[in-house]
Amino acid sequence: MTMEYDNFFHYSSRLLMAEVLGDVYVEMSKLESAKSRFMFTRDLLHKHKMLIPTLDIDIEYDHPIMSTSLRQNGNVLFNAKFYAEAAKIYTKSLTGSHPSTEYYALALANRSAAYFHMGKYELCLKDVRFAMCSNYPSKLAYKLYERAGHAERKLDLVERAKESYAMCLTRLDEAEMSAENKRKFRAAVEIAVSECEELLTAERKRTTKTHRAEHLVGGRNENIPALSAFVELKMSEDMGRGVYATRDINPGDVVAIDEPYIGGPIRDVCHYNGCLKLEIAPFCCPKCLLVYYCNKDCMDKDYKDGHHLECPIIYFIQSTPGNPRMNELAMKWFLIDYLKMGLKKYCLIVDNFSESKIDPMTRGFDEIGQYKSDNFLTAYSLDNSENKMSIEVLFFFNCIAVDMLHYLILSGFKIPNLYMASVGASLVHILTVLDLNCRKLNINAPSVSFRRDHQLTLTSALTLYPTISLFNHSCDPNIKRSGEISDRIRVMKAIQPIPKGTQLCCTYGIIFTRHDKESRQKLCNDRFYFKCYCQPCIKNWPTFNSITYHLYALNILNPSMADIVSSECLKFLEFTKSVDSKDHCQHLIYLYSFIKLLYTNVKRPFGLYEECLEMISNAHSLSTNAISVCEHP
Ligand SMILES: C[S@@+](CC[C@H](N)C(=O)[O-])C[C@H]1O[C@@H](n2cnc3c(N)ncnc32)[C@H](O)[C@@H]1O
Repeated sequence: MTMEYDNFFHYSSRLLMAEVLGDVYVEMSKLESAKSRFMFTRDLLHKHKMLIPTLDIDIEYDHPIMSTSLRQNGNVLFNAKFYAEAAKIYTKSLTGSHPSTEYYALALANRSAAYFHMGKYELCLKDVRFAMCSNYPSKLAYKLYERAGHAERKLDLVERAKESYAMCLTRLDEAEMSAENKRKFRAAVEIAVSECEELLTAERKRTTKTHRAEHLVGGRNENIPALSAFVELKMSEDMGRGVYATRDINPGDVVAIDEPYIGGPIRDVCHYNGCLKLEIAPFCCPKCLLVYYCNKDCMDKDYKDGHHLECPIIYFIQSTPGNPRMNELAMKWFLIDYLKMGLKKYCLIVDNFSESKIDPMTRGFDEIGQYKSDNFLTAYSLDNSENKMSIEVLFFFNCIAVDMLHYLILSGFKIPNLYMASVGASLVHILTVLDLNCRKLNINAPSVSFRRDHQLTLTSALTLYPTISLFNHSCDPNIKRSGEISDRIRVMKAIQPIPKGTQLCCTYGIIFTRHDKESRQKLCNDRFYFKCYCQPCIKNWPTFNSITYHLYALNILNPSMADIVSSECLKFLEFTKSVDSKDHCQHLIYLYSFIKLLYTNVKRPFGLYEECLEMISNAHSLSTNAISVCEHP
């Protein structure tokens, strides 16, 4: 299974206790259609009273006085610099107060300060954001923005820090403090703003050469507009469909520019599918208090796009077992398309899809032969995990879909019996498409290094890119995410030379230099249900630590080039010693030429080739600014 599933035994343990689980699996495996499996699961959960009777949630909150006194105890610990202990007490205070109250917002704000002092800047920012969306006193808002700015600076999110400081200065007018203190405070924040500006100017100077408009190499592909004109879709026995070069492609060439069909925030991303802007989204849905937007317009648009149906049940969807965020995304996907098409048309389309036998090469193409990422059937017909998963996992997915539909019905969503099976089966299908294809959108924090240093990334959203999902995996990828157009548009660039006829592959998060063949095969099988047929796996390439670095052991393919290759390798060694880890974007041209030289003359794997590749990959990550995508879901 590709996602980590929480609470996998949520449904089966009850049936195990009733001693019927074995029979359930036997019965289920006899059912051939997705609709009959869904209805079988639904009847079963009804029969064993496993569906909740109402959507009422009865959370008992303690008295606010208790919450306040806990917060005050926390403050004592905070003032004594026992930050971790203080954070614990603030958490207790939080559980005792209702989320819409001032006590709650104050406890969050205090905890954010404790997290800041503990160096837990991401947690600090999360609390700041929630406090801003709760009932935090206006007169203190400047403090939160100042803290957000400091935390963002620590995380190298300088642009955002500057915005937070600017907000801090705006909100300072509401602060209750003496004019003298206000003047001093303003001066200190203004210094922070100008420091941010200096950093941003320096960063811009460093990256001007690489920050240019991104264009697909050779222009748009005629049939798959999100891909370059220099590629085509072809079938292979080992990997199914895949994308192949029809001309030589060079490192740095843009091969795909794709938009997500659907995206769901995890943190700091606007919830509206048409936006997904990465920032502290300060507008909170006033009803569910669970989703955030960057502005009121996005909130209104999202409400129309389906949030009005999702709002009463989102709390329950976020509590489903498995991967609640993926389940939430599946519900969002269904609601958007249900509202676009209406139930009848939606069911007709999904039924036709499941009954028809489509040629794998034309899957996802519309009636005029176009493969477009904003088309429902393109996304719906992506490779999915449904036929690959065990009966236990398939049953689990069906149970989740039953629960999701049940919540909708309890909230008043009308669904005639006639359409029940189609909608349920489509939800299972959507879940399995997401399971195999959706990717984590990550924020890099702190700054990316071009060395193999630890890179801390925070997952900000789950996204489904239909065209990028056509790329197969290789443990030695020749393309990678790079560059930026906006927070939701994703650019893929070549990182190695890709001669005509070669397949373009990204990595699903598994790289030969870091994992040996056995663990790579296991990861591919456990997470994605396939046996990996990439070159490093077929040829059993060693991991980074066992790769040769010695020039005398170099396996030169073209002996007449031996001297040139050796001297260029020595130059590269000098380069790696001298280059500033922040400046490597400027050196990409050199890295591209070195990798091209090695590609044509040296048999891999070879240490300097892999090092150069790593530097290119990391430079490409860096040019995506604060965002990077972890290829594996
Ligand atoms: C995201 S899809 C890629 C496109 C897919 N090949 C298609 O036909 O639509 C992932 C699926 O492609 C296949 N695949 C991708 N990389 C592979 C590899 N290295 N070896 C074998 N199969 C692979 C597996 O079936 C996997 O589940």
